[in-house]
Parts: sequence; structure tokens; C-alpha cells
Amino acid sequence: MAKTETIPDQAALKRVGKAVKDRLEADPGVYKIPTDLTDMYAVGDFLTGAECERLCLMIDEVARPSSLHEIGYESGFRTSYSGDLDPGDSFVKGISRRIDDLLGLPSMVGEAVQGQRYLPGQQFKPHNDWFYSSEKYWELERKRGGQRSWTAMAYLNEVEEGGGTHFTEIGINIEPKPGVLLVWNNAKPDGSPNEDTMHAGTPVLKGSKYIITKWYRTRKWA
Ligand SMILES: O=C(O)CCC(=O)C(=O)O
Ligand SMILES: [Fe+2]
Repeated sequence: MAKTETIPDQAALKRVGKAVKDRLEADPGVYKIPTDLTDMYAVGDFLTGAECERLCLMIDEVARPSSLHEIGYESGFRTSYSGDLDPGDSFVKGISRRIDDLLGLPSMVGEAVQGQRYLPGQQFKPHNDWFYSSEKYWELERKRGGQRSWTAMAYLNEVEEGGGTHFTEIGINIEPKPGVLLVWNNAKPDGSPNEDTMHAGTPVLKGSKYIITKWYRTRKWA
């Protein structure tokens, strides 16, 4: 008998991938990033200057050395500072809901909005946002919402030098521009994880870089 590998949440990822793509492509305010390797879109002026400034201040309040599932801060893999923004704060709630509405996703599948700050020399080395179901952390992530579908990330400030988001397989480097929201599908059209979404936050060379990120799951995030 042929061995059939099961890909966690594949049917849901396939469905959500298409639903969000169709919604974004029907939205005249959304720009499609030209690539065949994933569905990636940008919205200019998603956040106002005042909103960006307020979010930067909030990030300074919550930012701690970034953690990763399997690797510690000292590994140098992700050297930014980060932290979840208070999901009960009405300003954060409003921003979070606007991202949900853009994508057409229910808020319950969205993780808490995470803020992140990079200072000179800090970076996030190439990684995928989706989970490897062969890793130990998957046992936990499987139970708290399952695989990640879409990523939404907004740039909050002008970075003097460096700090782009480099999609290593697609071959594009997105320059941080305050107020711009970038979104992409972490799965392929068939619902399997997309290796081509590999990306890095390249080192900030001068100044600082502030972003918010919101990841979506296939099931209720808990
Ligand atoms: O800093 C960036 O540009 C990328 C951040 C990132 O990849 C993430 O937060 O998952
Ligand atoms: Fe990422």
C-alpha cells in the first residue's frame, strides 16, 4: 500500500489560502508583490504616522530579548527585542481588528500582535514562520491553534540603514517604510508548508527598526 503522509491542517490551509488571496486581489488598496512562489501583498499607509509612533512607544515598554522555540537568544539567531502588545488595550485591539478585516479572518484564529525592535547589529536570521511538525514544539502548537496560515507585518519607522526583510528564495528585499503592511501566505495552494517563504530580518546597520507582526493559525488560537 502506498504510504500517505499527512500534512497537519492541510485542508484548512488550502481553503484559507484561497479565501484570503481572493479577498486581497479584489481590494483596490492592495498591491500584489510580483512573484510566483507565494501570495504576497502590501498595503501602503495601512497605519498613520501617529499610530506608528504610538506603537513604537508601546514596543519599548514590552520588548525583551526575543525567544524562539528551540534556540536561545544567545545563539544570535534572533537578536531583536520583542513582546506581545496588550490584547486588552483598545488601541491595539483596533489595529488588530483592521488586519483581521483586511484578510477577512476571524479574530479568534489570530495570535496576539507582537512588537519587535532591532538596534544596530540585531537581526532575525532566515526562517519560516510556519511550524515544522517534526519538531518537539509541534505537540504544543498543534494544540494551541495548529499550523500558521498567513503572516501580517507592519513597518513602523524609517530605518537609517539596513533592516530589510529578505525573502531568500524569492529573491526580494522589502525595505522598511513606516505604515506599510506586508502580508503573505505561508502555505502553498495545496495547503502544504511553503519553503519558498523563507525570510530574514537583515541586520540593522544604522538607526533602529520597529515592526509589529500578527500570525494567523488554522484553528482557534489559545
Ligand atoms: O524583521 C523582519 O523584517 C522580519 C520579522 C520576521 O520575520 C518575523 O517576525 O517573523
Ligand atoms: Fe518571520
